[in-house]
Formats: sequence, structure tokens, C-alpha cells
Amino acid sequence: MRKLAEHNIPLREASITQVHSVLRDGNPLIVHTSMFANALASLANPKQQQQWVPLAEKNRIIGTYAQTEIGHGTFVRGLETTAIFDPETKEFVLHSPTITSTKWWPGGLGKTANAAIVMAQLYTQGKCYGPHPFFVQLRDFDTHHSLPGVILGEIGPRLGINSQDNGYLRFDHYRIPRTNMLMRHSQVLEDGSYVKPIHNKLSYGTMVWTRVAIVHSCSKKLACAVTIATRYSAVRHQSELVPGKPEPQILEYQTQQYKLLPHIASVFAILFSASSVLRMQRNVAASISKGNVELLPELHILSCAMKALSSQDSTQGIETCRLACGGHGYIASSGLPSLYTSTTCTITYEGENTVLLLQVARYLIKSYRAGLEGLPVLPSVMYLTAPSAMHQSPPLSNQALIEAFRISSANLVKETESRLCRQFNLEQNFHYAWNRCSVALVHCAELHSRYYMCEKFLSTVESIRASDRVRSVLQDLCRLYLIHHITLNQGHFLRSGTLSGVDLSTLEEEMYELLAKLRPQAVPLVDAFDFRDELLGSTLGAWDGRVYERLYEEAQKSPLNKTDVSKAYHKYLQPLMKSNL
Ligand SMILES: CCCCCCCC/C=C\CCCCCCC/C=C/C(=O)SCCNC(=O)CCNC(=O)[C@H](O)C(C)(C)COP(=O)(O)OP(=O)(O)OC[C@H]1O[C@@H](n2cnc3c(N)ncnc32)[C@H](O)[C@@H]1OP(=O)(O)O
Ligand SMILES: Cc1cc2nc3c(=O)[nH]c(=O)nc-3n(C[C@H](O)[C@H](O)[C@H](O)COP(=O)(O)OP(=O)(O)OC[C@H]3O[C@@H](n4cnc5c(N)ncnc54)[C@H](O)[C@@H]3O)c2cc1C
Repeated sequence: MRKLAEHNIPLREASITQVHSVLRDGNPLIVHTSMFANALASLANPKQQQQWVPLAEKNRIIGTYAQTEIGHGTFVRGLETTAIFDPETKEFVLHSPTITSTKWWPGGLGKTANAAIVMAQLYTQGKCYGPHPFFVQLRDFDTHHSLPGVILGEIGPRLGINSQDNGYLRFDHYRIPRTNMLMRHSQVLEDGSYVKPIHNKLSYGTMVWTRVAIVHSCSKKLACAVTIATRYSAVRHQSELVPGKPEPQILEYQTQQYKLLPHIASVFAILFSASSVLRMQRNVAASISKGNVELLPELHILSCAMKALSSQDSTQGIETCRLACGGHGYIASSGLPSLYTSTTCTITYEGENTVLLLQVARYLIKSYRAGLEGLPVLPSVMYLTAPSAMHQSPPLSNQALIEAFRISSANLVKETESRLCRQFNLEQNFHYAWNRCSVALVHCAELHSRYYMCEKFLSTVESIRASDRVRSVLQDLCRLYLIHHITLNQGHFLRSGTLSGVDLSTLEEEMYELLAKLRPQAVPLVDAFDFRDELLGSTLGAWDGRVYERLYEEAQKSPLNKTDVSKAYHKYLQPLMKSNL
């Protein structure tokens, strides 16, 4: 925090620099510097910002974002915490009526935060207006004791991020001033009348912002993992490639190249997509401040799509990197286990991936139907009903592969929509029919999202300012990425008729050649991510390649090595050995 102040970095950008750089196993301030800061910036009105932002900047207020309850995470409309306006006192009364209404999970809530943005069902003049955000003080700003009417604590150890305190929170008729409702988009006036926002999902804005931030952080996490595994694969020698010859670097094995190079490519694909969504988010934020919400649905869908894909890709990629390091990938000092545990949670938080992909699918089906009816649809989904341009590009060129993605995605949406119609005719109920088609719908969303990511990778590489040699490496990497994902999804391409079995064999051959061609670039590529050793925190991935020395040195730090004979020997082992059991 001192460094942030020294470098004049505003609070809401702090999480960018903090990710993984301070505490590897989670950071109790991350929700304060990310979601809490963003909620104040985007959901509070100017007067409220003047009141709270300076205090948050100085860390007098340390906040969290308390939305999820034990009973409901995904279904935000189902939250049970109530905020009932009392016109007599001009206060909201916050209450947790049931066990299932207990807030559960918020980062930093257990012990660190003294305030929270709480999402609660807003009631005024006897009517419920759905979940709204409120600024709520939870602890005394001097003593840090929880305030009367606030019951909170920590939820216990998790798979990872245990340096963070995730918390629970209940309210017992806890009163806050009316002016603590975040009132930038909707308001409750003194007489209790409700003023609607210009779009009823604006209060979900902090989730959208965080999903975009997660895409960025996933590319960084995956970049750390591929750096560790690639450097290690250049140091590690094992087995014989040719009988009787010296043991090669494991990076010489094609299977090892196949494990690592597509994930190095994936770092770029995720990063370029993140930049594109970030640009869109900035545009949408600027439009919203002028009262225009036209592009909000597009941003919501794109952020859902990219958050889902990047969290899934980076988690799988990190696990593959860990496995690619053999036994040493399992040791904590490799840095890979904590990278995995602090990344796999991105699949769940900020919208569980399946649920987000179903949001994307809903948008695809609606846009497809609108397109068929000649109604206007937004740019990213116009292709669903636009005519094919397949014949215009040379066969199997990058452009042709992108077109194959586009047509296969459009084809899958078309097929799934027909299935949905058939199912609807059987069920006579849209929601049941939707559920019976939801596996196919998730596949639609995944293919559409992959198409977007491939397209962003290619268009960025084509327009990037770089030397010819650097560009050529990036082009190879991009080509590898496209082919890799086509081979993983080959069924869709065969079904749409965009690629034949022969095309797929040709592409597969090319992929193997690309692995060999890119092998000498693997270490320079990860070195170019430019992570300091302190940040990687890995015995396997340090710049100098002293893997074995570092493993040995790290082992010396094990508390069990402080004495030759451990206490447990005297207490348990020796009695056992003497007991003749
Ligand atoms: C150099 C770079 C360095 C990189 C560093 C990067 C820095 C990264 C830093 C930090 C990373 C951040 C770490 C922070 C830690 C995070 C900790 C975790 C926090 C949390 O998890 S908070 C809780 C999050 N909870 C959720 O996400 C809940 C998920 N559920 C929902 O969002 C929704 O309820 C829903 C999407 C499931 C929708 O539910 P439902 O179908 O019931 O729909 P309705 O709510 O009725 O909506 C109908 C209608 O509205 C549209 N809709 C929904 N949401 C939105 C939205 N947000 N915006 C716009 N529109 C929305 C929906 O699509 C429907 O539209 P249509 O009717 O179809 O038109
Ligand atoms: C490490 C971590 C940190 C977190 N930090 C915070 C925080 O700071 N603040 C906060 O408010 N929350 C936080 N959360 C909570 C998080 O946002 C929720 O866990 C997440 O949104 C998923 O909701 P859920 O747990 O209710 O899962 P559920 O929705 O119960 O999901 C369980 C299963 O049901 C499926 N499912 C649910 N609904 C549907 C549907 N409509 N269609 C198909 N399948 C469905 C899901 O796909 C999943 O397979 C955190 C969670 C974790 C793990």
C-alpha cells in the first residue's frame, strides 16, 4: 500500500499491481482494492464519493463486496437480506431473516474489512424493488470491534487463497442512514419514493467490471505458470530420445512441446481479448455517464464469455504446466500449486462459468431469432444470420480458419435453436425446453466465445507494431492457437462442413511442424513476460535455472529439518516402535 501511494496509483487500479505479487495464497485487501473501490466509483453518486473515497484511499475504510449468501450466489434476484426503508427515521433497516440469508464468502469480510457494499432487497412504501447496493459500516473505525446488530466471522479454510479471510455476515435490524444507499443510478427519496435507474442492471456493474479484471488476471496467472514450466523443461534432462545418446532436455519431447506451447499462445489470446473487452468497457462507461445504455447488454455478454473462457483455459493450462513438471510440480515451492488454487476459484466466483455461458447462449439465441426476423442485432452477433464468406479466403489460411469458426458457431446456434423449438413443441414450456437443451446451449456459447478469442488474437497480431522477427513468432503462435482449438473442436467443423477430414489431417500435420518450429522460441517467449524471480516465487522457474540447488535450499527451510530427530519421534514413533503392535 505504501508503494501504491509512492507511485500515485489510485485505489481502484491497485489490484492490477497487487495480483500475485505480494501474497501468493490470496490477499485480504484484494476485494477492497478491486470490487469495493469500483463499487464506490461506479455506483455511488458524487456526494457519496466525496464522503467515502478519500477514506478508502487512506485505508481508514477497508471494504468488501457482500452479495453472496449461503443460500444464493448465482441467483442474485433470490437474495434474502432485506433493506426496508423507515420513513420515520429516514433510515434503512438491514436484516437477515433466515439462515440462508447469511452473507457468505466475501473476501476480507471475516477479519480485515470494517465496511462493505451490501447487496440487499430494497423495500420502500411496501414494495420490493430487488437487489440494491448499500454502504454499510461493520466495525468501529478505531477499535475494529464489530458494531451492535452486525454479526460476522470467518468461514474457515478453503482449497486455496487462505491468506485471505473470507467471511460471513448477518444483520439484526441494523439501521443505516437513507443516504447510505448507493444512489448514482437509482434513489430512494426522503418520502420513501423510488427513482428508477435508466437500466435495471446498472447496479450489477461492479460484477461486470470485475469479470473484465479477471480476464486480465487469468492471462497473468497462466503466464507465470508457463514461465515456470517452460524454464524447467529447458533445465530438466530425462530419459533417452535416441537410445544411447545423452538425456535430452524434456522440452525436446514433442509431447512436452504440445503441453506447453499452446498455453503460451493462450496467454496472448487471453491478454488480447482482455484488452479488447477493457476498451469496450471504457466506452460503455463513458456512454452510461451520458445516459446511453444501448451497449450494456453487449458488454455484459462479452464479459461473461471472456471471463468463462479465460478462467477455464488458465486453470486447465496451469494444471497442465504442473503435470508437465513431473513430481517437482507437486511441491509447493514450485509455485504451481498456489497458482492453481488461486486460479481455479475464478471459474466459480464472479458468476459460475456454466451460468455465465448460459447467459451468452441466451443472447445468441435471441440475436439469431432477431436476425432472422430482420430486426437489428449488435455487431458481435451479426454473423449468426449473415451470409458466409468462406470462398473468399485461400483454403486453410488464417482468415479461412476464422471463417470456419464463424460458420461453425453460426451453424451450432442454428441447430440448437431448432432443437429448442422441437423441445418447446414437446414441453409447451420455454423454460423446461431451455433446460433440456442447456448442454448444447453451453457448447454454443463456448464455440462463439472461442471464435471471438481467436479473432482477437489474429487481428491483434496482424496490427501489432513489432519487428518482422517478433511478428513472425507471434504469427506462428497465433496459427498454433487456431489449429489447436480447431483440432480440439473438430466435431463442430466436420458437422458444419467447413473443414473436411483431409483438412483436419493437414492442419494436424502443420500443428506438429509448428511445435518443432516454435520450440527454440519457447524460453525467449516466456522470458519476454519479464517476471521477476520474487514474483514467480518458484524453485523451478527462476531466471538462472538453478533448479536443483533451489529445491535443495528450500527443503532446508522446512520446519521439520530444524532438528535431526523430531518431537514426534519421542512422543509417538518411539512408543509405537517399542509397543510390539
Ligand atoms: C497489466 C494487467 C495486469 C492484470 C491484472 C488484472 C487485475 C485483476 C484484479 C483483480 C481481479 C479481481 C479479483 C477480485 C476478487 C473477486 C472475488 C469474488 C467476488 C464475487 O464473486 S462477488 C459475487 C458475484 N456474483 C455473481 O457474479 C452472481 C452471478 N449471477 C448474475 O450475475 C446474475 O444474476 C445472472 C447473470 C445469473 C442473471 O440472472 P437472471 O437470468 O436471473 O437474470 P436477471 O437477473 O433477471 O436478468 C435478466 C436480463 O438482464 C440481463 N443481465 C443480467 N446481468 C446483467 C448485467 N450485469 N448487465 C447487463 N445486463 C444483465 C440478462 O442478460 C437478461 O437480459 P435479457 O432479458 O435476456 O435481455
Ligand atoms: C474464493 C471465492 C471468493 C468469493 N468472493 C466473494 C466475494 O467477495 N463477494 C461475494 O459476494 N461473493 C463471493 N464469492 C461467491 C461467489 O460469487 C459464488 O460462489 C458464485 O457466484 C457461485 O454461486 P454459488 O456458490 O451459489 O453456486 P451455485 O449457483 O449454487 O452453483 C452450483 C452449481 O449449480 C449450477 N447452477 C446454478 N444455477 C444454474 C442455472 N441457472 N442453470 C444451470 N446451472 C446452474 C452451477 O453451474 C453449479 O454447477 C466467492 C466465492 C469463492 C469461491
